[in-house]
Amino acid sequence: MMISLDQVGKRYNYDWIFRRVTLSFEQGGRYAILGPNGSGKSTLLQVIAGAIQHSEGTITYSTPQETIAHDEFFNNCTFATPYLELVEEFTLTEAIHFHQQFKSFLPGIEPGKAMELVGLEKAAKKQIRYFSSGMKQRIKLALAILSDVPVLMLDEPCTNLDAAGVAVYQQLITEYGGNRLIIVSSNDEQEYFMCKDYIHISHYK
Ligand SMILES: Nc1ncnc2c1ncn2[C@@H]1O[C@H](COP(=O)(O)OP(=O)(O)OP(=O)(O)O)[C@@H](O)[C@H]1O
Repeated sequence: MMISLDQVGKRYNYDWIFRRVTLSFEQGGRYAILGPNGSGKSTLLQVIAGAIQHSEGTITYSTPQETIAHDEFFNNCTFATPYLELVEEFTLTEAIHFHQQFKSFLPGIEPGKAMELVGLEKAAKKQIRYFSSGMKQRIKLALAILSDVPVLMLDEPCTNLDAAGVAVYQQLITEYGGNRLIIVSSNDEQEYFMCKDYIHISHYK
């Protein structure tokens, strides 16, 4: 999967959040979107994912064989963000089964294994509403990183994680990142430890 942005901009009312973003994201690449609070990192990540509409410019999704339609791209991508909520009424087991109706896990990953990888195997039957914020973040990371899709979008992936949680995140990326395209929006080096390409949002003001 390759994602190309050509002169892309986003504005809210009269405020341009960023303009003239021309970038290519390639299969297997690791990209970090960097900048201070409120600079537009999350907005750019959501624009790249097609989750919010850009105001100008063109975004193209493609594989070596074909161009992917915008309304098909979400099938190729998972998103982990602090602002997307889990369904609180589900148990962890139900949350995983629900997710798998839309995105299956990587080969060899069963629900039990996914829980174990993020240290939540003892919480399989607990309702999400009783999970701590760090436990919820571990679930979001497992659902995103272990899904069998070519593109991972991670917005502040270590939000609410303790040191052990950060180690779990880094282990998941290292072990299961594979040849996928990963884009991280972050202020924290621990979150973008694997990235070689840095996009400074301040360059696009
Ligand atoms: N729906 C919206 N309507 C109006 N302004 C918005 C909207 N969403 C975001 N903004 C504004 O866009 C700017 C960029 O926000 P964004 O959340 O992308 O920043 P960020 O760099 O991810 O910040 P942080 O590091 O704090 O998460 C902010 O000024 C924010 O107030």
